[in-house]
Parts: sequence; structure tokens; C-alpha cells
Amino acid sequence: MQSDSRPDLRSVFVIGTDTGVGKSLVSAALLRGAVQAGLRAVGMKPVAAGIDPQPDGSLACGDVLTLQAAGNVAADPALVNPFCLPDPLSPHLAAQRAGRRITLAPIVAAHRALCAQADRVIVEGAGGFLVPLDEGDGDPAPGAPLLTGADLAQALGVPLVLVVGLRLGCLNHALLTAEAVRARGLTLAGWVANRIDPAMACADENLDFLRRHIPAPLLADVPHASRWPEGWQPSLFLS
Ligand SMILES: Nc1ncnc2c1ncn2[C@@H]1O[C@H](COP(=O)(O)OP(=O)(O)OP(=O)(O)O)[C@@H](O)[C@H]1O
Ligand SMILES: C[C@H](N)[C@H](N)CCCCCC(=O)O
Ligand SMILES: [Mg+2]
Repeated sequence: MQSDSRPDLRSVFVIGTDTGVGKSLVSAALLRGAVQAGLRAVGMKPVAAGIDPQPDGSLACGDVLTLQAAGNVAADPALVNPFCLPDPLSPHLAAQRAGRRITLAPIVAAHRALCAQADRVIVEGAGGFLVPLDEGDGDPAPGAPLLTGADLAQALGVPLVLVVGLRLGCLNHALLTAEAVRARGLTLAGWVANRIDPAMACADENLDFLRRHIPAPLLADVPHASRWPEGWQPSLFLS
């Protein structure tokens, strides 16, 4: 039972220090943990940029398949992934190429619908926290309105979980992200250290540094695993 001062974790938004740092891996772990606890859990990838060839030869968004496989609610794919963009680019460019504009209203509506269908809704962001989603009407002036992943986080209004991909450069990325989260008045429910680089020098010292300077609890220290052990998952907090 949570006390009133703790964030409501029925839905969390999983953000990362960058693209390719393990947001999908952590989102899937959160979903599996909730499923194992007997809860109805569904993943959401509001904006996916990049359609990948699957082992069976078909084309699909790998992140969406990963989330669907980890959850246990068969939700409408249009709710799980309102924006599915073919090109593996920054979403604002992928959308341009697809002749679309990314807007927040359909995402917020889809999130609300999923929250009505499940006990846990795990939302995976795209790229890093300030990933561009839409550049407005093309006004090239510096400072012209820009829609980013941070705006999406604000619109959803759920607590954030930050995945830090442990590699050289991650300290700066993690501190910048934590600062941007705080500047937006959002809640960082916790962070996950993901050891994506098995050869990283002083990995433990980097992790200790982050533990001292990220203003949220460390939820899991995920080892590097070239082959993921069957059934293994960090013990995260959503159950
Ligand atoms: N702890 C780990 N050990 C080994 N490989 C990992 C680990 N975490 C992630 N990976 C691998 O790194 C790659 C990127 O991980 P993942 O797809 O989860 O990143 P992401 O942050 O979701 O990326 P995107 O921004 O594209 O959504 C994947 O191939 C994944 O299997
Ligand atoms: C294509 C990919 N896998 C990502 N989901 C999108 C990453 C966008 C990064 C944009 C940037 O910050 O430069
Ligand atoms: Mg992903």
C-alpha cells in the first residue's frame, strides 16, 4: 500500500539518456513484473520511428512487439502505438517523411483508454527526453515552438523512470535529463542503471556518482547480458 506522498505508479513513462540505452528492455521488465504479480499490464509506445524486419520476414516495429509480448492485455494496436513511422529517424523527421504531424491529443486519449483497460500502463518514450516530435509550421527562427518528448511527458502527467545506459558520456546525459525533468516540474520516480557497455572503464564509480547526484532512487542495476537469461528480470517496483 502506497502512502499518499508517494507517486501514483499505475502508469509510468520510461525515458532514457539517449536512444538505444535499454528503454524497451526496462519497459518489458516492468510489464513482466506486473504480470507476474497478477496485474493486467499493457505497454504503450506513443511514437515509434523505425520499422524492423522480423525473423519471419514481416516488417513491424520491434519495440511495439516487445511491449505486446511482455504485457497481458490485448489492446488495440492503434492505442498501443498511435504514431508508427517507417523511418528510423528523429520522430519529427520520420513524421515529415510519412506526411504526418505528431500531436499530443491522440496520444493522451489513447493513454486514457489503456488506463481504463489495465492496472499498469508502461509508456516507452522515443530517444532521449527532449527528442523532437514536431517542429511547428517550419518557422526557422531560433526558439520557435518545438514539440518534444518532454511536452508529451507533461501531457501524460505520469511519473518518469529514467534509464541510464552506462557508457562514457552518460553522466552528462543523466544530469541534463534530471535537470530538464525538474525544470518541467515532473516527478522522477526512479532510475535504472543499465550496463550496456561491458567494457566501460570505472563503471561502478560512474554508477556511484549517479546514485549521489540523480535525485531519485536507483531501482535496478541491470547487468550486461549478451544473451538474456530466460525469465530474468530486475526486481522493479510496480507489482
Ligand atoms: N543490459 C544489456 N545488456 C546487453 N544488451 C543490452 C542491454 N540493454 C539493452 N541491450 C541491447 O541494446 C539495444 C538497445 O536496447 P533497447 O532497444 O532496449 O534501447 P531503447 O532505449 O529502447 O532504444 P530506442 O530509443 O530505439 O527505443 C538492444 O539491442 C538491446 O538488446
Ligand atoms: C530511430 C530510433 N530507434 C529512435 N527511436 C529515435 C531516436 C531519435 C533521436 C533523435 C536525436 O536525439 O537526435
Ligand atoms: Mg525502445
